Amino acid sequence: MQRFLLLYATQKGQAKAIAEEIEQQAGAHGLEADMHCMSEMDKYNLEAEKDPVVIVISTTGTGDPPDTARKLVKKIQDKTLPPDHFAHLQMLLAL
Ligand SMILES: Cc1cc2nc3c(=O)[nH]c(=O)nc-3n(C[C@H](O)[C@H](O)[C@H](O)COP(=O)(O)O)c2cc1C
Repeated sequence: MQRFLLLYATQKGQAKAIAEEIEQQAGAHGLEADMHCMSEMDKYNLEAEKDPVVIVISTTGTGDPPDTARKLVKKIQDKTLPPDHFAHLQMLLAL
């Protein structure tokens, strides 16, 4: 079964509901969604990820990421990382 990593970050639940719908639909199409809240950073490893990554994230506050996304957003925005640090990832971002 083709696996993909499905990450979501939500403030009020909508992004999680959408991720759960994607998980269900994927299962019905023979795909396995490995779904995690973005804050569960011990459960996934983007540096080592080989399968496609789907991210469902909502905008909150004044264009801010949800609280559960802050750690990963900070990590991605780390200017000390080489520009190609995440270049291996096949990503789809859903807002
Ligand atoms: C382009 C765009 C920008 C948005 N910006 C904000 C924002 O700055 N603050 C906010 O509270 N909601 C904003 N929203 C609305 C939330 O993203 C929307 O209510 C979303 O369903 C909340 O998701 P959640 O339940 O996963 O937190 C925006 C929506 C869109 C489409």
